[in-house]
Amino acid sequence: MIDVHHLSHSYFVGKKGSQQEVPVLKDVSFSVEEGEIVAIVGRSGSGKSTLLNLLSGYIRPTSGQIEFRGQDVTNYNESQWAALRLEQVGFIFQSFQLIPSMTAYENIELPLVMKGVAEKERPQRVKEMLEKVGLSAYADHYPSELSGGQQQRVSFARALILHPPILFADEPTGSLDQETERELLSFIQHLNEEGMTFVMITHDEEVAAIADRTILLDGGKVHNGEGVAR
Ligand SMILES: Nc1ncnc2c1ncn2[C@@H]1O[C@H](COP(=O)(O)OP(=O)(O)OP(=O)(O)O)[C@@H](O)[C@H]1O
Repeated sequence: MIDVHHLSHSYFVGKKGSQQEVPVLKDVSFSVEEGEIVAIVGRSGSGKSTLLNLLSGYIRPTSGQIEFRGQDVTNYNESQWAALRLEQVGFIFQSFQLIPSMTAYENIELPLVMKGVAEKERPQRVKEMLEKVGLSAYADHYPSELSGGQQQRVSFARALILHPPILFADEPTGSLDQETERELLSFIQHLNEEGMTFVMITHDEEVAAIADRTILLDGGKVHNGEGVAR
């Protein structure tokens, strides 16, 4: 589903004229197969978020190639990446990225609006999603009126409402208590059984435990080539 070939990325830091190159990823190659749960692990600063940002088109690699379902997307422009993300990818960010002026309901509805889904179709789909993540009673709450775990679940619902074939998540269970985390993980497994592919950055052993494969980033490289089998 995703093939990464010889991907490298450097940031350039410091003042113009005296900028320094900071290489973060060095010649990274791996694949994610359809229907897999892949965990990206590695120490703080090892380049996990950078890798996910590259796979999402938010930043461009210094060199190398990214293929999405056999299509070379490396040189896609902004609007091609935006279309690809809307069609194919759901996101869960570490910091939720919910819109503070919108209720839980409105946040979850947003991708439907962006995709142009008919207004009469939307309430049913949003309500179903609210129910799935156990937040039916909180539809009219603003993000500031929700706990961290509830906000996390809203961001999950928003990421899933368009039924994307693949979900990218940065620490998806970061602010959940153990019980809510387990519920969310079994929800992920259920979606995975229905065919959804997951690529998740995690420090959490319980998340890594449901992964089919772990990709370990260390020193800018993918450790053990194709990742470590569970
Ligand atoms: N926009 C940026 N400009 C310059 N350097 C950056 C930028 N973003 C990240 N870095 C650097 O790149 C390296 C990798 O950062 P990244 O956020 O990808 O790591 P990470 O593995 O996700 O870390 P964490 O687990 O702490 O979230 C770090 O050394 C960081 O300082």
